[in-house]
Amino acid sequence: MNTPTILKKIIDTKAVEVAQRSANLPLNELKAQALDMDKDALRGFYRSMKAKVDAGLPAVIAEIKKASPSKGVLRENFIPQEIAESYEKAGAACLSVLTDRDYFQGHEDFLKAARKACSLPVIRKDFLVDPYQIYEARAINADCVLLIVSALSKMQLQDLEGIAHELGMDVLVEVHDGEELETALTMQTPLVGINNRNLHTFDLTLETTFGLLDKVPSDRLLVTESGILGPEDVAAMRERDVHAFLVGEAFMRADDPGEELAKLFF
Ligand SMILES: O=C(O)c1ccccc1NCC(=O)[C@H](O)[C@H](O)COP(=O)(O)O
Repeated sequence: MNTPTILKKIIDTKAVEVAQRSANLPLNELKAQALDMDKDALRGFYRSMKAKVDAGLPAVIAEIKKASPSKGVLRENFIPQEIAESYEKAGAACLSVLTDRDYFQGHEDFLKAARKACSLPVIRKDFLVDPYQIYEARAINADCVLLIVSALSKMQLQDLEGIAHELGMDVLVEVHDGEELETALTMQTPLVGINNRNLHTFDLTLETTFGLLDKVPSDRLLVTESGILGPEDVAAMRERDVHAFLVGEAFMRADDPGEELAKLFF
């Protein structure tokens, strides 16, 4: 029997998590909470990214993650509010906050606290496989959700994207190869992330973005995700006309995450 990959393990955990959470708070009650959120207060995740790119600036989604399955604990001094403030001051376009508890030591409260501490739009970074989690994302005030093509069927992608859009949230769809990209391009969202990390093996190479970027149509905003560690990585992307980035580890390991963002990008 094949050993389950980390992505498979995470997805299996999510099914259990959703069952437990919906036993505590039934879907219809959570849905009412999500629908009750003020749509006018949404911050426009895609809009913020696009504005930076249109202004000729790098559009940085700055991540708040305490730990990861591939690297363990990244940051001991972990105060989401302070990190959010420092990212905003440094010129980030958006925030990404890990809410997964079991593998990333994240929490929904981190998203709420980070969003409250700044004016940036925030993506709920988690492994979303069920409508319950999309309603939950809106109920905790997320402006955007991540949908990972390798974790979902085409039907699920369309269903979850439809719910997110109905609630007013944006969607970042994530791919790792050409076939997944083709699937992503059947969706409505203009925000397409290419993850340089293989979520089954943890292999990481920026060649993943370089190999796929020509297949991304000009009406989509390509975000390169993972493994951006130094100014040479940023320069290599910008030379190839990739101007949107999702960065976690490089910032989380720095004493001052915002200062590191400014150093890397501005
Ligand atoms: O980061 C991991 O180890 C990981 C493992 C399994 C699934 C997802 C994982 N990371 C999620 C991400 O995509 C990254 O947090 C994000 O792209 C930022 O990457 P980095 O700048 O390399 O921290």
